[in-house]
Amino acid sequence: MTALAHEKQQKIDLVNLARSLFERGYSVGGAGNISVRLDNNRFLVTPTGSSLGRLQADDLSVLDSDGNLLEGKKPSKESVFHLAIYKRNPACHAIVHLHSTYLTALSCLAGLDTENAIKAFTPYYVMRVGKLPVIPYYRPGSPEIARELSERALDAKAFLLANHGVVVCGSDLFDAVDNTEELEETAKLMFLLQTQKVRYLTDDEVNDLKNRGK
Ligand SMILES: O=C(CO)COP(=O)(O)O
Repeated sequence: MTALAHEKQQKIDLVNLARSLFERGYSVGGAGNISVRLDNNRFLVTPTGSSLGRLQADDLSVLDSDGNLLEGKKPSKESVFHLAIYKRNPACHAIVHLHSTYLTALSCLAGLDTENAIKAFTPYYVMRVGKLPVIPYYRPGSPEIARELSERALDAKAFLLANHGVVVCGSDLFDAVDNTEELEETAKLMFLLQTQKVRYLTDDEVNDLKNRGK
């Protein structure tokens, strides 16, 4: 595949994956952004203010590694942290940032273990993500998020941004999206497991139902 054809395919994949995330409720409104590393030190990033459900391939921003806009619309305000991670971690080829429900709820809890907000309890979480360090709260788009993520970019594949959302890396777009879905599902399970003590039906109550039939 030529570099141009490859780039076109990356744009199509990004638009399709973003729409799929949106349609399944992983993002709402204009929240979230996605990027992928292209050839020649260039990066594809979603435009600022755009819904992940309604991206157009031609609108996607193409940036150089210094953040200069080469093509497309004005990039995500979080492109600074996307580029900072790519610079620090050559194994990262795609990044998904979401304000997905369960991970964002988790990010708002006080007293999280900042080294790892989700302790392993399922094998796929371990295999896909492993751990989830927490980055302190900074205003969305602020350079401090980029600085913190750059410092920690080699420590983990995914990071929880306190009171904000999640940042997940992958070896390509599909891997980044799969990692994100696994992580969101793990956070959902975590909340379900934390459900207050269940009051089970007593044997008498169950038998009463059985004896009555339907
Ligand atoms: O998720 C977001 C901020 O964290 C959305 O910002 P952008 O619209 O600039 O990508």
